[in-house]
Amino acid sequence: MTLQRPPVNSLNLDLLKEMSKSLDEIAKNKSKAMILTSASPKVFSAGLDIMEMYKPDLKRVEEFWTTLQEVWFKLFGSNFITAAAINGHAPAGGCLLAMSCEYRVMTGGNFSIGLNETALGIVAPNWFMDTMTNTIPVREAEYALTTARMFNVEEALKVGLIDEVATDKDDAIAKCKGFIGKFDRIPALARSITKLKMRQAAIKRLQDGRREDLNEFLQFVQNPKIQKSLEMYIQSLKKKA
Ligand SMILES: CCCCC/C=C\C/C=C\C=C\CC(=O)SCCNC(=O)CCNC(=O)[C@H](O)C(C)(C)COP(=O)(O)OP(=O)(O)OC[C@H]1O[C@@H](n2cnc3c(N)ncnc32)[C@H](O)[C@@H]1OP(=O)(O)O
Repeated sequence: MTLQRPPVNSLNLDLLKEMSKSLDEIAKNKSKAMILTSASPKVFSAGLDIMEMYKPDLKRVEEFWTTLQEVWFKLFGSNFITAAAINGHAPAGGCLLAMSCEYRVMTGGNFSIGLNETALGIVAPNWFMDTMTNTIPVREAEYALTTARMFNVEEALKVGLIDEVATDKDDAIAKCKGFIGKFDRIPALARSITKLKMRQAAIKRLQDGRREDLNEFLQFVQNPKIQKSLEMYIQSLKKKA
């Protein structure tokens, strides 16, 4: 699955809906595995589209968050094997997508990956945190989340946020295929049940608290102080360009 929403693959409602549909198709056509990557030469995904949260239409922003939850359920909780070929920056929601896969290969270069929410004055939702603690040790996750740490490629490898470094996108995809090939001699049902048991606690936490999570998000986007911060953040991103 190749993310292709220039310039930075920010996750807006339309892209999330497309992803959700594609994940359904992959599950339905009984694919063995999926590799998630990006068509951009330098950004895997810039995370959530800030414009979806800025001065939002309430109905749309509710659908936006619900669709994000759905994409996470379908990706994190998939039966099929998932790997991410991270060929560029992966901040926040971009990191969430990569961590929701089972294996991550990142191309070397001046790219960064991490959950930077606290730097934006945002508390990452529990399921973002659960996805991180499913990937790297709890102590490292707490440190990274509280300090909004963006890891460079070497740091990400050292902490286990990524599994391998690749020279370029083709190499990243080849290495993801290498990971997928490891399952050729492992019974598929045993593999998928084991994966889902490992992920069950995080999945159940969001299933049980899904409405509450949505309400927290809706309160968050309707808070005038948050709106002001988003406005300043958007300006800072635009000034940079
Ligand atoms: C107690 C309960 C609390 C409950 C809380 C509930 C919920 C939490 C809520 C939200 C969770 C959010 C998670 C997120 O994912 S927020 C998004 C965070 N993402 C970022 O901060 C990344 C920002 N972008 C960048 O750092 C760079 O763009 C990047 C490194 C990805 C690429 O750099 P590059 O130099 O190539 O490109 P730019 O020139 O910076 O950008 C080009 C263009 O794109 C616009 N843009 C960038 N990122 C975003 C984005 N995330 N959304 C929308 N638009 C984006 C940028 O403004 C430029 O636009 P323009 O100038 O060309 O118009």
